[in-house]
Amino acid sequence: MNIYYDENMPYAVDFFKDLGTLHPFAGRSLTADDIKDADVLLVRSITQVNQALLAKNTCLKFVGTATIGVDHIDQPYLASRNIAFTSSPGCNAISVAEYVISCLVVLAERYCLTLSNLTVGIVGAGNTGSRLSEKLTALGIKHLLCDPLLAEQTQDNRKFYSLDEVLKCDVISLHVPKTMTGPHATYHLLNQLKLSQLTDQQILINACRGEVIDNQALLALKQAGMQTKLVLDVWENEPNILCELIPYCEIATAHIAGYSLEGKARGTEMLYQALCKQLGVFAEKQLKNFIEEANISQLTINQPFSEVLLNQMVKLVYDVRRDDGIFRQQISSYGFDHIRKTYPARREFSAVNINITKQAQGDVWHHLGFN
Ligand SMILES: NC(=O)c1ccc[n+]([C@@H]2O[C@H](COP(=O)([O-])OP(=O)(O)OC[C@H]3O[C@@H](n4cnc5c(N)ncnc54)[C@H](O)[C@@H]3O)[C@@H](O)[C@H]2O)c1
Ligand SMILES: O=C(O)[C@H](O)[C@H](O)COP(=O)(O)O
Repeated sequence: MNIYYDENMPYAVDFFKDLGTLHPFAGRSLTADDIKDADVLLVRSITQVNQALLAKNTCLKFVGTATIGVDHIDQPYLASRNIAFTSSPGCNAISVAEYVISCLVVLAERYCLTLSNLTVGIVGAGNTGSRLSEKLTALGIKHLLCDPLLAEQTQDNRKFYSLDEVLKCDVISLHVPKTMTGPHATYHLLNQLKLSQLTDQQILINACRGEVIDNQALLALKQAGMQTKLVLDVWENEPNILCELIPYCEIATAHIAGYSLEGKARGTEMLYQALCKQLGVFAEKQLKNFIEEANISQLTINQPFSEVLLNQMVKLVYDVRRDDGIFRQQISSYGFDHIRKTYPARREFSAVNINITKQAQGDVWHHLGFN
């Protein structure tokens, strides 16, 4: 069995080597000729899986993406050819939530803001929005959820707000899929009209898909003096992004919010489990047996919770300014994809085991995700 997999998929060899012959590929440049004899195709978000890519293959049985987003997959086409498909829901949701927390900590420090005074609007309350909501709850930060699709479901008894209500929050964090059609399509959800309602004091974070914000409209508003603080991890038309937007961002990164080692590796593990199920074999391998210990794996907390301590703890594990710095330094000479491919190690809060002394008390750290 020929298993083709994206070279940017950690632990792929460990997981899949016993299931077939492995063929790594560069996700952006994969062609129909390259995968003529693939039985299994394992991609990440930069590979468009559609009729054109599969035109020369007649043996493909399984496609998997080690990502949450599925907007790069033509699912109706796969179904029409009876090719099984699986994605990796929630695999890097914690990573994105921790990216947002790191951004909040950095911006609070930069602008002397008290985090507990802010209200955060979460647009999209699925896996990622929910992980963020849990962390904000742990920190006592008020937040409002907007998710018209979940609001319609009676089994979800959380309180939901309209987009217009959520767009009035001090911080707006976007966590919706890219959808082009339907009553709740997210393409340019934040268009010129919505963007122009934002005030100079607000913070707008996009770590879902670039196309959810009209980037040209955003640039025009910024050039006209808009002071809303911007955090952009995702951009329209990646990898050929609108670089003129970068200087207007407080934090700018190369679509790496979900790039913790755990987040990426969980995607690989989820594909392994799905492929084993498809093949009818027992999934005996587990990520916890491969993943290495973090550089900082033990910490003692010996003072009560404070926002100063939070700032130190979060930055110790993941300081988003590192990724912002790399992005600004490298984007013009190396390009977007290179920054993503050479992403330096990053771990989730859960990779750190904390020992909380008597004076420190409280389990906010565990609720925040530390082990
Ligand atoms: N930057 C990154 O590295 C990164 C990492 C992971 C995911 N993502 C992106 O983030 C998206 C969300 O991730 P997730 O794990 O929460 O997905 P999810 O499918 O679990 O949740 C998405 C939620 O958005 C809601 N939604 C859809 N349309 C909406 C609208 N118009 N308004 C408000 N809510 C709407 C859905 O009902 C759903 O609950 C993914 O589809 C992916 O594109 C980006
Ligand atoms: O949808 C996702 O899971 C994320 O956007 C993911 O982090 C994208 O990473 P890529 O597949 O482009 O490496």
